[in-house]
Parts: sequence; structure tokens; C-alpha cells
Amino acid sequence: MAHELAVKVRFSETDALGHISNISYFIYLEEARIEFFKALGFDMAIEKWKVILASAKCDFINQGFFNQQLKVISAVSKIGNSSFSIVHRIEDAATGQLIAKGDASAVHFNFETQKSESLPDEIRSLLEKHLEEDA
Ligand SMILES: CC(C)(COP(=O)(O)OP(=O)(O)OC[C@H]1O[C@@H](n2cnc3c(N)ncnc32)[C@H](O)[C@@H]1OP(=O)(O)O)[C@@H](O)C(=O)NCCC(=O)NCCSC(=O)c1cc(O)c2ccccc2c1O
Repeated sequence: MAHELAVKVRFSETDALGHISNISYFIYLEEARIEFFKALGFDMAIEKWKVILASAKCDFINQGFFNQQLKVISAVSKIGNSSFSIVHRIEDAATGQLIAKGDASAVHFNFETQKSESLPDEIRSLLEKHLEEDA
């Protein structure tokens, strides 16, 4: 099951060329990721944080512009031993035009020992509910 986040492009998120700045996409993806984790049921209190990001990528497919209404659709695409991956599609909310594609890999991480650990069954089963292997 995919998660959707609505984003309205602010003027400050565009650059001198009039389109959405590459930096802004990473802010949209971060917000989508955090809202997705909340929807998954993760406890997002900082002292209970259990994942760390190993990688984040964004492909810019079409330009986006000030005041455009976007939606960011997120799903789990892979579950490994200690890691999992999330894919995002950023679309124009009215037309469905693909604006950007993102993906990120997160690792189950113990911040006390500073080491990665296997995903516990409880997190694995939350992730499995949102797994779309062909996403
Ligand atoms: C990420 C590391 C902890 C990995 O180190 P480790 O020694 O554990 O590496 P292993 O080789 O044993 O791999 C374990 C596991 O991770 C997968 N993996 C490792 N690197 C990558 C990679 N680059 N891309 C994809 N996957 C990777 C590997 O395949 C293994 O998977 P298995 O499933 O087979 O077990 C370590 O490298 C590290 O600490 N790196 C620094 C991390 C960092 O500083 N990240 C940036 C800051 S965190 C961040 O920005 C962030 C943003 C958010 O918006 C968040 C939102 C919500 C939660 C967390 C967020 C967050 O952390």
C-alpha cells in the first residue's frame, strides 16, 4: 500500500531559472519519508529513532514550477536483513505527469552501540504491509 503526501511548491523552493531547485526535491522526499514512517507506525520520538539513511537519490524527469500542486507517492520496494528501500514518485497532482523519482535505503541502527542490526520482526512486518516489489 503506497503513502501519499501533498506538496504545494513555494516560491523559495524554485531557483533563478524559475523551476524547482534540485535541493527542494530532497526536502520533499524527506518530508514524505518521515510521514510514511509515521504512517507505518514507527515511533518518531528522537530518543526512539531506530533507522539511519544509507543512501538517497533523486532523478529529475520533468521540471516543476512555483505554485504547482504535487503529490509524493512512497512505498517500500525491498526488505533486506538490516536494511530496506523506499521508492518515491513525485507527480503533478492534477495531470499525473511524472516530475521526479526518488529512492532511499535505510538501515536498522542502534544509536547506543552505533552499529546496524537485523530488522526485528515487528518492524519487518510493518514494512511488509507496504511492500510493492515492482514499485
Ligand atoms: C549506513 C551504515 C550504518 C551502514 O554501515 P554498516 O557497517 O552497517 O554496513 P554494512 O555493509 O554492514 O551494511 C548493512 C546493511 O546496509 C546496507 N547498506 C550499507 N550501505 C548502503 C548504501 N550505501 N546503500 C544501500 N544500502 C546500504 C547493506 O546492503 C546492508 O543491508 P542488509 O539488508 O543486507 O543487511 C553506515 O554506512 C553509516 O553509518 N553511514 C552514515 C549514515 C549517515 O550519516 N546518514 C546520513 C544522515 S541520516 C539522515 O539523513 C536521515 C534522514 C531522514 O529523513 C530520516 C528519516 C527517518 C529516519 C531516519 C532518517 C535519517 O537517518
